[in-house]
Amino acid sequence: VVPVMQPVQKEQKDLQSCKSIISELEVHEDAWPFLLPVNTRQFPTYKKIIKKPMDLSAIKKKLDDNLYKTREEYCEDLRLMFNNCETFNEDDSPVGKAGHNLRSFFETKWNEHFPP
Ligand SMILES: Cc1ncccc1N[C@@H](C)c1ccc2c(c1)OCCCO2
Repeated sequence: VVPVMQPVQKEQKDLQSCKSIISELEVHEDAWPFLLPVNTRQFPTYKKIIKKPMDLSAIKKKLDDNLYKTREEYCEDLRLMFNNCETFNEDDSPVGKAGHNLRSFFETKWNEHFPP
């Protein structure tokens, strides 16, 4: 009989996986554009174009502050970050390419931890 995990253990496992994944993203060579919030003095149009800014430090803090109710909410914030990148940056720009590479790395890790 396949043991059914209690909801508490399932959430703990999910939290461990989400922490593990973001730790791997943070040290990825293509993470550099995403480590901190985009500096809106450096990019004055950013706040107007991107309605919901998101970056790895913000996601890590939400994770540590237990602000994600589900792994899906966490995944949504990562996809928001990558979509913001595609909105603001050309695909063939250094930041655009880093975004595509890091997104691909994330989605692979996501499927490893949570097979569809
Ligand atoms: C993810 C993202 N999207 C849109 C704009 C910026 C960013 N990331 C920031 C951290 C960044 C990326 C490239 C940069 C940069 C800063 O410093 C100014 C010099 C050029 O290089």
